[in-house]
Amino acid sequence: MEQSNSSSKLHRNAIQVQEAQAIIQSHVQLGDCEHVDLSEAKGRYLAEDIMAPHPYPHFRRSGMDGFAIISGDTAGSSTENPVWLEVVDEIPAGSLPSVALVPGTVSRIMTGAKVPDEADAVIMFEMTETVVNQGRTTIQVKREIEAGKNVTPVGLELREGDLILEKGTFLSTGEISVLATFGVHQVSVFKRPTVAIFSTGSELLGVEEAIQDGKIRNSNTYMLASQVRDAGGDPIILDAIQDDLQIAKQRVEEAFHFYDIVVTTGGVSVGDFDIMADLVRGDEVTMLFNKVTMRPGSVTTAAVKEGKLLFALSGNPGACFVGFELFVRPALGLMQGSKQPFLTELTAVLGRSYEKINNFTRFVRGSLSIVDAQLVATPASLDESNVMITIKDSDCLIVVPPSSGVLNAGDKVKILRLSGSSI
Ligand SMILES: Nc1nc2c(c(=O)[nH]1)N[C@H]1C(S)=C(S)[C@@H](COP(=O)(O)OP(=O)(O)OC[C@H]3O[C@@H](n4cnc5c(N)ncnc54)[C@H](O)[C@@H]3O)O[C@H]1N2
Ligand code: MOO
Ligand SMILES: [Mg+2]
Repeated sequence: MEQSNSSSKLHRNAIQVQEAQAIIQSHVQLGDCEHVDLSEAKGRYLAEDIMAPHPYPHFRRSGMDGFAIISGDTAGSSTENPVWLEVVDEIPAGSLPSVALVPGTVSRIMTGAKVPDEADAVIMFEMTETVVNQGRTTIQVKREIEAGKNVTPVGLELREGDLILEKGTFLSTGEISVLATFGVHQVSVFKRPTVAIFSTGSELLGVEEAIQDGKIRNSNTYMLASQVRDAGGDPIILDAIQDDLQIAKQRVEEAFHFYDIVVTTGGVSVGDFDIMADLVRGDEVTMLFNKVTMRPGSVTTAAVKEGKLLFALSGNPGACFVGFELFVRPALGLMQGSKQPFLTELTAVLGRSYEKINNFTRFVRGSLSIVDAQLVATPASLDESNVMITIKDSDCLIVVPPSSGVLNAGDKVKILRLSGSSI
């Protein structure tokens, strides 16, 4: 078995998080497009600009069940002095008016139906009284109705040619509704990047296996697969790589052939079996960085091969999680044309003091709440790189720069909101 030479791993040039993100950004290649049915488009990124092919609404539409009227006919009408108007037509939604109105006449009309050209208002059914006498239907109106009442004008929501959705827009409920409205039943979206996920380490058991002394279950792979899915990618969990450099090289090489991105977890530090640290120094890939001034995840490493990215994330669950959120998530977003690939940055006040002093910027797991109309971020009680349990309780990362010293409750802090956050 080929082991790694730990002395070569000691020489690492740590770069800032933003610098590392910029490097990734400059190497990301925009993915291919595909057409999907609108019903499958939720959560995808639009690959084309969508312009309104017609105004919306494209006909003058009644907002109520009632009567289409010429508003001038109601001038001066009141309880004491009501007007009587003759009903000459009935217009269900989906039908067109069949009679041209003249003063003194109205059309029965349903919600969503086209208002006759001669009418300029719709009076609600409940505001009228209908009388049928010798085959003639009339309505009594006891108040003045202003022009435009209950009529939605053409183009109220959108005018023809308006840019409705820009390429790169994340398709969610509102966007799907727009696309359906304009008849886009098949939509061009960016393909989901395929992401090969490898764990490394001989201590790992499958999740279905019974625990054994000195071994742990491979939880990072499932965590990463979930993060990949959440970022719009298609995770492919591959068999764990044992601590053997040659085999690792071969497995990563194969993965590059079949998938768009390779993500590994573990084996990037200075341990004798930390093979990923050596793999990225070899000729097979071009290393982009192998140390970032952050905690957790200082050992986060990235490399590129023929335009495809390799992320070698830490094995420690907390560091693996943060490494994905800061680097892999944005890469997946950019591959899908996202305009906002990075975690949303907000300002919050600290819910509890944070006293750990760091040489590197620390991304502390935290939970968000709103107290007295203020966003409050409370650091997790256990936040070590090797702690897994508080990942589930966190909806933000609190950014603690090395210069900040002790932070007190109530201090303003920068936070990065995690995607599952309900705030
Ligand atoms: N002498 C030093 N030792 C360490 C340093 C250092 O600077 N000098 N850095 C520490 C820090 S910080 C981190 S983070 C870790 C990084 O470790 P690796 O990325 O090399 O990961 P491993 O050694 O493979 O494992 C670390 C830890 O994580 C567990 N692990 C690994 N894979 C998984 C998985 N798929 N699911 C769940 N848990 C996993 C593994 O068992 C170890 O406990 O290095 C420190 N050491
Ligand atoms: O730097 Mo280690 O990478 O998580 O804390
Ligand atoms: Mg290690």
